[in-house]
Amino acid sequence: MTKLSVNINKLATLRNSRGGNVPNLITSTKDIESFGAEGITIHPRPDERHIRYQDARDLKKVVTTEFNIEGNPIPKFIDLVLEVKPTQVTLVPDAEDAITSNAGWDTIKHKDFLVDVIKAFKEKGIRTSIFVDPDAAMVKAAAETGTDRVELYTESFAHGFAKGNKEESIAPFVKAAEMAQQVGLGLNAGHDLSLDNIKFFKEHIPHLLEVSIGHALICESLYLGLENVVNMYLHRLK
Ligand SMILES: CC(=O)[C@@H](O)[C@H](O)COP(=O)(O)O
Ligand SMILES: NCC(=O)COP(=O)(O)O
Repeated sequence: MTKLSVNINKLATLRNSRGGNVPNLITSTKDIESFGAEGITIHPRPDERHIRYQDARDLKKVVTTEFNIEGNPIPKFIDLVLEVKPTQVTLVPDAEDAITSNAGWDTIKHKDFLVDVIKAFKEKGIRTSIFVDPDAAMVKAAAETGTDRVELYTESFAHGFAKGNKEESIAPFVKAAEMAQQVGLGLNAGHDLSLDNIKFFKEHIPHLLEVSIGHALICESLYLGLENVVNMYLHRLK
């Protein structure tokens, strides 16, 4: 069984664009959960361009499924996660000026740092996951940090899939997933997963515990909702 964790960063982007509180993240989160989602993911970035640190605190009070906070473990982020105590923290090595996450951890080079950070989170009962490229060596080394899970960075799969290179793009993920199984790590995945590619990914990656999906899911929701909403306006204008 693979859990769907909905990443609500894009709802916060929309909210922040007008300076008010629409869409309301609290109401949206409750609705998303009531529609069946099994988790809520947020990725507060240092510039708070979408999710604000205060959102993490406010959401913690209402999330009834699995709450996953992603981010680069800079001191400010570590403090926030230790305060909020989500179900899971996903460590992502993103640069401050990155448009979005664009690489996984080098778990060999940064092993000592990851060991320390993971220990601090696990002492507070927070499940840990490390964002990694689909590279069996990185998955293997992740196991030595004490982490519970890894999250496979699926951008290369999504792009290859869109170009029609399905088998070629899934192959490294199959190997990385096998390694995770071998070294006893739980397996998550995310980035650019969508209605188009999720079924193929799921069918080829056994033991997939969780996917976190944001950008495509919110774009698809807007697009698939357009006809309904346009007609609701037309009805009111009659
Ligand atoms: C780790 C990951 O792949 C996602 O969290 C992604 O980075 C979403 O972040 P943005 O919404 O800021 O692009
Ligand atoms: N961990 C990946 C995530 O939360 C969502 O990534 P995306 O679907 O916005 O690319």
